[in-house]
Amino acid sequence: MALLKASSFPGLSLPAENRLMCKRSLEFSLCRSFKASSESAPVDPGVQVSLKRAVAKKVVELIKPGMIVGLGTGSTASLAIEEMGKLIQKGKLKDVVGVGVSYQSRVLARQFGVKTADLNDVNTIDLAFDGADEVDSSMNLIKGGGAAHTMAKVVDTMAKQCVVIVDQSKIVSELGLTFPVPVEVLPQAISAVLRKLVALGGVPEIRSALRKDGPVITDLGNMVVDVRFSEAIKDPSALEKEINMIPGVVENGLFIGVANSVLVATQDGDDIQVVELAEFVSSLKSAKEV
Ligand SMILES: O=C[C@H](O)[C@H](O)[C@H](O)COP(=O)(O)O
Repeated sequence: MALLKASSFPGLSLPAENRLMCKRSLEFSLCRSFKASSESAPVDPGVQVSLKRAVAKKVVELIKPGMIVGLGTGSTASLAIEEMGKLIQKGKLKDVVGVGVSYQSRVLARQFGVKTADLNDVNTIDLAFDGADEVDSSMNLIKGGGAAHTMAKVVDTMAKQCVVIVDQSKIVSELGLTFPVPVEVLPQAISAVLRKLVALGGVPEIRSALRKDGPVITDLGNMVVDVRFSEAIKDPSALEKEINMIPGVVENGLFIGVANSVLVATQDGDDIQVVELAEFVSSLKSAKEV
């Protein structure tokens, strides 16, 4: 499948410093297993599913009867929707309503027997759970691997409590080294936005669809540009704002100060545990000191 090259747009030649990054960028495949590298030990793909299931089971324990729940998207959040459905079916969780951040999460909710509401029909979200592509030790995130970060940001920031659920492969010391920043862009403005992203020092790549020629089109009808930077993101909060200031950008995948807590599923030998991010980070530090 031919990749959509940002450089085929008018006036978009990458400066030398950005160009250094091109090779890495073109090598970036949209395969979700790309996210494997992290600060902690690599996770075997078979074990990773068990870790995701463990953290999914843990987060649904926080849901109380009568809550309006933001349903995140991606493989980890999907498992949590499934676990939530199981509790509802068993009669252990009554009168909960889910607000999906994506088409996928809404469909899964219906499939697993979770009642859903439109975001515009609720005035609050009691608790939102969601996955992430990268998490730093300050609970800042990169999201958007599933191209749903715009609605995720609306729902997650609206929630009284936003709980991020990840396996240990997602924890990084600095954002942006392993995962690019996804940016949702109005198709009519794609060329102008690409030039601005290059001016910010990025190497943008339009996300290509799988099993369909052409770009990924989001649930909201827009395109997604994955932007790599030559170094780790030193000031994620400033970059989040700078990208969103570009006319034509709908939203970017930097989630700064959105998460209230992060649950991390970890593996220690045959043992799987779910811990808070702070505990996980301190155990990593101790392990490095040994
Ligand atoms: O847009 C997608 C979301 O940000 C996902 O939560 C993120 O990509 C993590 O997905 P997964 O749990 O499949 O790794």
